[in-house]
Amino acid sequence: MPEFALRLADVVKRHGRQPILNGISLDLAQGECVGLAGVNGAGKTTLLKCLLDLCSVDGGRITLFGADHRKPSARSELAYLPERCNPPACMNGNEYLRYLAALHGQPCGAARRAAMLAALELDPATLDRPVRQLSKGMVQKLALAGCLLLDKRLYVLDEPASGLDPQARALFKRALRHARASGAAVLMTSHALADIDELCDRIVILHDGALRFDGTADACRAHFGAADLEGAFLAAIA
Ligand SMILES: Nc1ncnc2c1ncn2[C@@H]1O[C@H](COP(=O)(O)OP(=O)(O)OP(=O)(O)O)[C@@H](O)[C@H]1O
Repeated sequence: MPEFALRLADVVKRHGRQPILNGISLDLAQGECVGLAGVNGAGKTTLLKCLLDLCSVDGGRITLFGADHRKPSARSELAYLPERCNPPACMNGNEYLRYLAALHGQPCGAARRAAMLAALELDPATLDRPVRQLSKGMVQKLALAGCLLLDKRLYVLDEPASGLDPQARALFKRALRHARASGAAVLMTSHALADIDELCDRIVILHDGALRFDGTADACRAHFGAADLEGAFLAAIA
């Protein structure tokens, strides 16, 4: 069993002539939770798209559980929540959850689904409504439930708490802790540094195409001589 769920070695990505990632190296051990932070446009989503092979890389190597990320089988242990998840508008919530499970060849067990819906306080009646009738936050909860219900060893979450109300954020954190308790690794992007501080083993700060910091939140505060993570983040990108 490979030690790392994910390894990026010297990854380079350009959009046209614009350099986005200039030789990024990053490891995610099995069972570890890493929070990726950076200003708007820093390249967080691009990094996730690279490892998902949704866009090509211009240099370096990415492995998932020891296998080249371009092999579809390498991604079979991975669940991805995109930044803007748009379930097909023609489906209702139940159909979407069943569809996702079927795509991944997994059972959509009623008991597990009921537990996840309860964990996110998603009213089962909501799932009978067409997705197009749901609010932004309800769609985000549905997308999160669909992603976390998949039984995977690696969850890649792009701003998972975006659009959630304070109660739903708390519930999301509980659901994520539950997924982690099963031994899964998590790579998540977030602009909420407090969430990274609370949920993640490490914070990784991406800026100007480079990693400005990779370590625990405590180490980040100490390294930049800051009282809080916000101060440390601002120092890291200065
Ligand atoms: N398909 C594309 N073609 C050209 N440039 C792109 C493309 N996708 C992203 N970019 C550029 O790459 C840079 C990084 O974008 P990316 O979406 O990865 O940033 P981000 O860190 O996720 O930002 P945010 O926090 O706003 O979501 C930006 O300058 C963006 O304009």
